[in-house]
Amino acid sequence: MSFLHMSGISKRFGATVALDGVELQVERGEVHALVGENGSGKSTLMRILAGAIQPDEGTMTLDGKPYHPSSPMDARKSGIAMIYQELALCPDLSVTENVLLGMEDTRLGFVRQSEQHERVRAALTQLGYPHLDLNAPVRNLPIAVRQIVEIARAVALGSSVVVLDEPTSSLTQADAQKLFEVVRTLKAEGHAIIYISHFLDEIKLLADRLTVLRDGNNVGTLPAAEVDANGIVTLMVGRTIDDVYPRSERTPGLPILEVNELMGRPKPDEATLELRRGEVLGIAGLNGSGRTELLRTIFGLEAVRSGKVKVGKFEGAAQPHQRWDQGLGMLSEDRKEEGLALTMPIADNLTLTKLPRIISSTRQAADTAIWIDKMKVRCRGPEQAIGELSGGNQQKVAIARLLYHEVDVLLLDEPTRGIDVGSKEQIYGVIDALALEGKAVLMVSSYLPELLGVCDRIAVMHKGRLGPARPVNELSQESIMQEAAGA
Ligand SMILES: Nc1ncnc2c1ncn2[C@@H]1O[C@H](COP(=O)(O)OP(=O)(O)OP(=O)(O)O)[C@@H](O)[C@H]1O
Repeated sequence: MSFLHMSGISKRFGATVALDGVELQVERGEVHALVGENGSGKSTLMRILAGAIQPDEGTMTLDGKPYHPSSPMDARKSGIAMIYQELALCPDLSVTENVLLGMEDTRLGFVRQSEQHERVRAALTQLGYPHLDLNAPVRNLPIAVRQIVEIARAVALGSSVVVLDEPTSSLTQADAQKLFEVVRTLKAEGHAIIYISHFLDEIKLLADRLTVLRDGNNVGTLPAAEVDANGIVTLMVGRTIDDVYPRSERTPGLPILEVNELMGRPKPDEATLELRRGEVLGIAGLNGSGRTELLRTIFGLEAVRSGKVKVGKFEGAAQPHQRWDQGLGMLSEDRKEEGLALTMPIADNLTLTKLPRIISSTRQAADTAIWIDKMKVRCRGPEQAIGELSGGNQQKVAIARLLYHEVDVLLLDEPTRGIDVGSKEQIYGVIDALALEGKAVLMVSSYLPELLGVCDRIAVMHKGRLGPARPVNELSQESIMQEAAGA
């Protein structure tokens, strides 16, 4: 009998069948990848495991005993640790306080501070981070280290099953490598690890076995060594994908966005770039290098300290709504905070900023249906609240909104974060088509194969300064990483 066994798990949300009799078996000392297209049911299955929602049907056993958690707390006590993309740490508390959060009353009773530190230090040492400042507020730590703190919490709690939900989507390559080491350590120590990722190369690298979900069904569980990335894609989407990065022959036209010695508050310190019609320009760089701030300053979301932004014939600083009017649109990295209104229907989210040009509700529904189809958004229809969609499908609506507004220049911040391979291919196709139409794209991404595959030129940001844009055929992942690290 498997250490964790989820059997015949079904779950409906109204008319949506999210899971339809799913089987998942995970062993101790195993990294088990869970893959599937956006909306295939991965998060729902994990929320059931974590006690956040109850299945309509099915049973679970953990270590040979029946397991049916009534709440997330109950699941945690049973040894299930969830590490979500949006980390669940308290930013103002210290590392120690975060690791021990929720544990004092349940396991330790009254614990002296020195003992607490010891416990936390032991967990972090085990993970290869013996020197972390335990008193530092978590807010001051980079995202990669915060994630380690959260994993340390799982270790300190004695969790046997650790679920990592797209853990590398906000990490640089170097930080991802460190995380892989941590995952290997957890595995060596006998944890059962469930690893959700849209990056198939990671899965090939880390996983012992993988389970593929499609439309709420388990379409296969197999050893990772027995299947290559193309094989995984075929299982996921039911077809092969030959060329993920379509790129037509492009001829850049006139400049449409000119940025001159731009300084923002607090970043960038200096950025100069020229984007032409029909061109896709990529911005690479480490987290915190100022890439997002660059886009935000261009778009008018952050103040300009000095320098110039020229959009077409418009010169000078402007507010975001003026930028929209000038034909500049932005896809925010943080779709939940500033991209989408989660309680509102897809239709309103898609068409919202097109106001004040009022459109009829019939037209709105028809337009929305077109985009749902174009972007293959998995939903019940234009009226469904966006908060009910899977993460990847929400991102697709955010992109569709930008396209719907027919802007000339698109500023895209991590456009494919959390998006499955099939949908990524679609989005790359859309970017290519936009460039062919004479629109221009400025795109920030941490995923270098994507930048190299999609862009015409790439510029690297290092500590707030933007380097020169170079044609992609003069660049490689290694050369970009060196420049990003300031080597
Ligand atoms: N609270 C909810 N209300 C209505 N439908 C829901 C709810 N939660 C999930 N769903 C639906 O269940 C299906 C499965 O979604 P789920 O979030 O599990 O997918 P996923 O595989 O995790 O996708 P992604 O890769 O995009 O994160 C989707 O069709 C989604 O719209």
